[in-house]
Amino acid sequence: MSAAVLEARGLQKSFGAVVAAKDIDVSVLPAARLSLIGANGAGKTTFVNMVTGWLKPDAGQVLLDGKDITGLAPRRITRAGVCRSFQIPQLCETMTPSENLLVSAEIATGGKPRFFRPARRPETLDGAAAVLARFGLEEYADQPVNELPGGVRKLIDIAMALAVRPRVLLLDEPTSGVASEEKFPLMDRVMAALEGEQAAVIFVEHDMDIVTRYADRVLAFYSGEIIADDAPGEVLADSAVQKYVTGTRR
Ligand SMILES: Nc1ncnc2c1ncn2[C@@H]1O[C@H](COP(=O)(O)OP(=O)(O)OP(=O)(O)O)[C@@H](O)[C@H]1O
Repeated sequence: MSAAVLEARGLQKSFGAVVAAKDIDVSVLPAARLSLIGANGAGKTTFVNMVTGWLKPDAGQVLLDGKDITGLAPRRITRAGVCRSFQIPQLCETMTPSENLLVSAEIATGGKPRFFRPARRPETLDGAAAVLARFGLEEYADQPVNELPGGVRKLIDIAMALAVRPRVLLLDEPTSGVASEEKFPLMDRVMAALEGEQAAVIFVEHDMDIVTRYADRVLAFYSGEIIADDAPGEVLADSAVQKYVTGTRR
């Protein structure tokens, strides 16, 4: 069996009386396509935030390739190889996709991200252009981000995370706020861009059609716990998941 790229061991997090993570254990293999599902408030984002350093767990460990990264600052975790996109894309609105990508590509090639001086190193420039091409975004390369449609902004946010060449890529609701007819094309582009990469992908998703089509494994969260962990078909057929997550059973 191959070694896990990411492991969460006994992660716990409470906010006052609310237990958002109750002893979470997860082991993720390289190149996994793992979806996190659960009703609002189930603990999915808390898990993502603990893995990416945005929240310090009260207890437990996060290991990347066996190394403890628990509680490191988000930028150090990014450099270590765990990157994320957000529910609402975090982009420099007045910059173009190319300029946004240059910041990520600079990090990927070991340089310092610079917002006010253009990147000049050839490997940075090539890296940014290559990532834009992989996502089929060349036509938008030179327009300010704030003039672009929602789906394209989502893709740029994900492209920025991928430009860092992560070992683990976490996508928080990649299709939220995207028109239903654009969801499949958006995910198709993301998965095509990831082809050939060994990055494990963990995505939070509320749309079960997307989960079924793009995940090879699903974790169902309920009240800070994982109540099912299996292939999509098995998880969606689980009676507790149907009761507490999908609402298809009373
Ligand atoms: N910073 C915070 N302060 C207080 N409570 C929080 C905080 N972050 C999360 N919570 C609470 O922890 C619980 C889990 O929240 P979390 O955001 O992880 O759920 P989620 O499954 O991601 O939900 P959603 O699908 O709505 O994004 C909820 O009860 C939420 O209100």
